[in-house]
Amino acid sequence: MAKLEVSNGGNSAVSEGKPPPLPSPRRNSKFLQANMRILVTGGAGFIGSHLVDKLLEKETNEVIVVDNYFTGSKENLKKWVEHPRFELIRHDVTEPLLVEVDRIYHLACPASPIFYKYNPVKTIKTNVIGTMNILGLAKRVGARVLLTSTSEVYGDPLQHPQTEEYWGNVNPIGVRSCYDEGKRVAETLMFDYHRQHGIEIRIARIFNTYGPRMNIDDGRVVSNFIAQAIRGESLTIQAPGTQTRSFCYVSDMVDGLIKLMEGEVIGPINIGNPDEFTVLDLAKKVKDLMNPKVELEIVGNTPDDPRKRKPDITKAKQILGWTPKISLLEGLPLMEEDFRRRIGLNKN
Ligand SMILES: O=c1ccn([C@@H]2O[C@H](COP(=O)(O)OP(=O)(O)O[C@H]3OC[C@@H](O)[C@H](O)[C@H]3O)[C@@H](O)[C@H]2O)c(=O)[nH]1
Repeated sequence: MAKLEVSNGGNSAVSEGKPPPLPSPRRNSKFLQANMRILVTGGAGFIGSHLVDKLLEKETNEVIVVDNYFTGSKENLKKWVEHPRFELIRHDVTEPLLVEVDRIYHLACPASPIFYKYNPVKTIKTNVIGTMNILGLAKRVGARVLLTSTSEVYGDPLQHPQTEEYWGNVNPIGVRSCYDEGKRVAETLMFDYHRQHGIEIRIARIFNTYGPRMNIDDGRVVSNFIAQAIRGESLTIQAPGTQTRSFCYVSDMVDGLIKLMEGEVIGPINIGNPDEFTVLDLAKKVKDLMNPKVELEIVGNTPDDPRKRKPDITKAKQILGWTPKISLLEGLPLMEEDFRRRIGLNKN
């Protein structure tokens, strides 16, 4: 049984929880090695669709995606649509779902601040009711479930870099709370279902991630800067520009999620690239690489914007044997290529 890592203020307790619900008898079939059936909620989204690509590379995996297409798109999965080991369901996780699966990657939730703030009540319902529905499903079918939580559970952190033991500095009534408090409750539900019902859980705390297939008008900083550089518009640096983030390329993120799911440790575990940049540094890099003619423009910001963020990934390295491989300077051109193709402009 998996080890239980508990963030209890510094001591990493290891204990044995209640035994998990029995998996489907298919898993123990003597004569036929059944395929692994994997559900990916939010699988039509940016990280979700890359995860699906990776999972389907393995011939013994079958993947079911559920997505409500609020931010995800069928376009991201078009190469799999007719594939015999793939199934796509339009479904909103705030409604119950019954599918026979062995693994659940629970990603469903808008992740860009402008999208999760658009309908904050829906965002918190997705995190709370959606996660309860997914845990109920895991209990019913004996599946292991991985939640993609977020670095936003650390809020505007007073500890730097952030370790998993840090409890965070989060405003419960701010405009970001629907997302960061929502994900905190989702983590609580995961642990309560684990302790009370023995559900096999994994929790990843995802730090800022970028790469091809981000929505062009997603609103997050890397996609905004690249789209602006390609369109010849000013790069909008939200004041003061000295705030920091640490950017992880999407293929590294997906590798980390799969390692966590198939490993022995519950987490929570930070998955992110610890190379830290100010927003101003990032703007200068994008300008130099993609369009030296564009201006850098300082624009307004919201008061709740975290001033710094960088993961401590000691646990991911030691426990999962995971370390990010793609640097920002390697990843930005890969994303630029995808954005130029989709925006429909050539470099010159
Ligand atoms: O055009 C822009 C957009 C954003 N920014 C700044 O860039 C920084 C990063 O902003 P983003 O919107 O990309 O992402 P945030 O770090 O605020 O939130 C993200 O955190 C981690 C994940 O869970 C989510 O993807 C998302 O909530 C912020 O300081 C923001 O003010 C700009 O300077 N210009």
